[in-house]
Amino acid sequence: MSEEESVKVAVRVRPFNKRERERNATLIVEMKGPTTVLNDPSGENEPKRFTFDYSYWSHDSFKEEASGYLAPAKPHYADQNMVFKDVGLGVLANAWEGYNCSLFAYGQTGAGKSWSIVGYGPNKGIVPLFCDKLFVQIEEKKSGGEAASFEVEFSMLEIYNEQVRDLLNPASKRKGGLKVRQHPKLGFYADGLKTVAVNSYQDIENRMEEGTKNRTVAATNMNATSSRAHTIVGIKFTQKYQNAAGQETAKSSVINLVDLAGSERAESTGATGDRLKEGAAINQSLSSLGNVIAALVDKANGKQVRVPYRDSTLTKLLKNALGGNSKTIMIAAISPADINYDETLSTLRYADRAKQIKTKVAVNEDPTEKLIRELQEENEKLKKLLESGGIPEKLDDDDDDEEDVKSLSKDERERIRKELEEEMQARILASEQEMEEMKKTWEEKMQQSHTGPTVPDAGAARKEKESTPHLYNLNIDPQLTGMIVHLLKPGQHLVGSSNEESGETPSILLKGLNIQPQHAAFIVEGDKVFLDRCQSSPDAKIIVNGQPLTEKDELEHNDRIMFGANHLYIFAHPKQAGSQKQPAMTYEEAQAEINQNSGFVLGKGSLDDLILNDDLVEVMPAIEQANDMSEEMDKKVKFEVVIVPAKVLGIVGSKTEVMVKMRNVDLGLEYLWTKAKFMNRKYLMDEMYESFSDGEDINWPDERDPFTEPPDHEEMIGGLHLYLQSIGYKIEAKEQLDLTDIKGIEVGKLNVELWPCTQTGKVLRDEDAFVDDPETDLKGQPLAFKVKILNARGLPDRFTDIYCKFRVYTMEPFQTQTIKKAINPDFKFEQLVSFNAIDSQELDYLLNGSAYVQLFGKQVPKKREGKKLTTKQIVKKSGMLKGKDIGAENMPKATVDEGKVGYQFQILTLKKRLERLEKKMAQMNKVVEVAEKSSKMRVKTETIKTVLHAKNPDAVEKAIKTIPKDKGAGDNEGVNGQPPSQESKACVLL
Ligand SMILES: Nc1ncnc2c1ncn2[C@@H]1O[C@H](COP(=O)(O)OP(=O)(O)OP(=O)(O)O)[C@@H](O)[C@H]1O
Repeated sequence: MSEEESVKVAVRVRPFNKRERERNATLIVEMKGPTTVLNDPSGENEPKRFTFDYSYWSHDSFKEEASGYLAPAKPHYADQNMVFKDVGLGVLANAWEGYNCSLFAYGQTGAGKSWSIVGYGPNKGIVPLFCDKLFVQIEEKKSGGEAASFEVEFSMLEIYNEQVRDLLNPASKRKGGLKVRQHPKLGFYADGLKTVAVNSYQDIENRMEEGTKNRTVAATNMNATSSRAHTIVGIKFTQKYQNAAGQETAKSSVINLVDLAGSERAESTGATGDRLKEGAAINQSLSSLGNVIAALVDKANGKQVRVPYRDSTLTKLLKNALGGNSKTIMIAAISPADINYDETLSTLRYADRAKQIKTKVAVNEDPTEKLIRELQEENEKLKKLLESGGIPEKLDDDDDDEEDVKSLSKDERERIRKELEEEMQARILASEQEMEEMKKTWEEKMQQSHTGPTVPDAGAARKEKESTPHLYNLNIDPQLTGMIVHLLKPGQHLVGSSNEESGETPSILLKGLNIQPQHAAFIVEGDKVFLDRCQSSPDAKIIVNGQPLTEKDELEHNDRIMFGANHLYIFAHPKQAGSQKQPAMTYEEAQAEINQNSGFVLGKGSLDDLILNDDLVEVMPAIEQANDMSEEMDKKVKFEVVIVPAKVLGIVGSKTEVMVKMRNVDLGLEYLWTKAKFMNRKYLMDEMYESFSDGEDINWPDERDPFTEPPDHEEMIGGLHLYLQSIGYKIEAKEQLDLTDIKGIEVGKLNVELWPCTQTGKVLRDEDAFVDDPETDLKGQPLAFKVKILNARGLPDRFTDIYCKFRVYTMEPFQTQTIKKAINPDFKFEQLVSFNAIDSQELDYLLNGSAYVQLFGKQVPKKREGKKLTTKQIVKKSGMLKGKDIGAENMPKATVDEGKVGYQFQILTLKKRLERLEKKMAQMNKVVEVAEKSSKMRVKTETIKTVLHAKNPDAVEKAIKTIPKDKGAGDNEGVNGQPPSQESKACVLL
């Protein structure tokens, strides 16, 4: 018997984080009862309203207790207990009834998913509280004399890069991770996933800690970005008892607690527009989840649609949770800040969609015998199919996943047949294992789970730390900080990757980029702890408090230590802790310290500086790692940071940006990547490096290789600002201007001209066009001018297919023709630009603004000469030093001298204006001269106007000639003291 049930959705808003506070973020979320309101900080859109099953206000109105627990100061604050009472207890009740349950947290990185699901320190999240309560209730049942037996099994896995990693059994790591298979009775499962029997909360806590530690080690060794991983904690709760008929019956519930990867949208991760389609690769699981939800919503609304569970690892494993037999709850974690408006809106929309999904829930309660019989029958069927060697018409029992086997080619059918054969063998094995498990007694299961290496007792380890000097790790994900601890007891502790040759295994075993077999050594003498280099690795990278370690150094409490490219630790000395007032640094602070010592010293005052600092903290270590990977895998690529002022990019409204220059050191090609594009590429580089470390072939085709850019990729050669002030006075301008690249280095010259003209494009020569006072003479008038881009001179010779692009005001960009390979391309380009009736904003733009002109081209690879060198050798030869070569020289000091170009134009315009005014003065002098000669005291204003605004010299002459004949000037009237006549009012006394 199954019943339909809607997915329940909760939304939770967290306090401002440090980053948001520093940026003076404003609160844009309101909660009123079940309604959540999101206000658009730009005011452009109406506030968005959403209604969910639960709304949790955890933004403010709390007080921190001595234990660190955040408790309500006002009743509307939702603390961890409140969330657990609503959500966790509901899941628990369902588990007792024998329903499968799923709880997943969705939201952008740092929105508070882990806070709700796992929790931090004393603020325990749903998973620990759930597990704790489960065992409390089991004990209560047992002591109440319940005849049933209770079994709890625990598993923990991570999906990273579509691969499944067993967090309880990292040693099982195989190529490509655990395989996800589908079983007709058991559904999708990760083949070989370790499931352990647990019989106390402490047991689960230890396992969770072990799993998180394994996750941290793997993430650090592989430079993995943990926010891109999905973690699934699985708990299987089984109650066994005898039913009325005396049969042994199992009532079971599978509970999935899912902490999803950060939900950043493709646009904001820079995944759009890159040929590598990182968006698809990186968040394949998350975007598939979106598609599955959309399809399930359609289905709930009566549409016939296929639900694409098979498109990703995550959706396969969550199939039951989403569309099958499971009571499902989603927690949407959101930031309260205006700066995250887009992401928050997207999260709330996602949640809004999810609440429409309906699952079919049923109690899992059957006699064990029946379950075993069904599995046996299934196996018989599978064995028969295997013997027949054919492919079934349907690949599995699920209508949603039906594939059209008939339409496949012979080869494809053969491939599928082989895969199916393997799949069926695995299914048979899974059924057999499941049957075995069912037959096992609980005692046997417990014994099995507790053989092998003992799981460290998290509590005992914490105690030992309190009295022993130790190192603990820093990670960009606060959840993973402090997970790795190395105790430093008296004696010597070698740090390094394992060294098979010498047979010496370092006691602090590190893996990954740039870690030497013997990297460093800690020497503990009494209360003193020293760090030293190893003689065998003089080049090993060791940084202490931001500075390279040069000699044996005595460490102090809270010192920061970096080994290789990504192992960052804090040294803690409990005996010194009391005398230290400063708290230990965070990951961000320790990384900023390293950046500063690499030459990146940014101010701390402005908002822009803060954003730049944050970006650098994210990018710099990644660049260092990317360069190390490039050297190790010999990818012939070198990366460096560039700080690019927005003006140089020609993007209106944007700020200074951290970008990354990718240089192919072999072919002499350079590409500029946005930070987001680099970070996405970095994720793929890590994937490649992992394959490389596993000894796999990394000869990937270019379209998959994150270290390449296709040869036809366009790059900006240089740019300049073309000031339009002269046009505001209708004066022409002809100039040769400096073209500069993003670092402000001159890369050539551009010859440009600006010509005032009529709306039809007729050029207006100086004399007849000049405008003295643009405010009065141009406003409301039509205005047109021509931009001529004649040619560029002295460009770098690696470019071909060169063209110029520019944008005037808000118009669509204009583009010249493309010139094939040339260092001096002639564009001979002319563009008429016109305004119908100039308004104040347009006039302001003309008088003070500029058109940004950019030159683009494609790069031609350099011909390789002589011996082939490795990346390392080329980098060394070209003098790019390690560590400090990631772009400190690219601080915005050498950027384009905006002022220079601007003044050049202003001076030019001023000169011309002066010329025109002098000309007018000369004409007026002539008027005076003629009037004097003809003894005229007064000249008609009309004549003067004609002279001042004459369109050509002929008109001036003509007007002057009228002066002597000027009959109505009334020369003497004013002199006689008589009131001037009507006509004489329009005269000027000379
Ligand atoms: N309700 C809350 N109260 C107080 N602090 C919170 C709350 N939610 C989150 N935080 C803090 O915000 C930070 C980010 O939270 P958390 O690690 O839970 O985010 P996340 O969404 O899981 O991020 P990621 O995707 O990186 O795993 C943490 O330092 C955490 O302590």
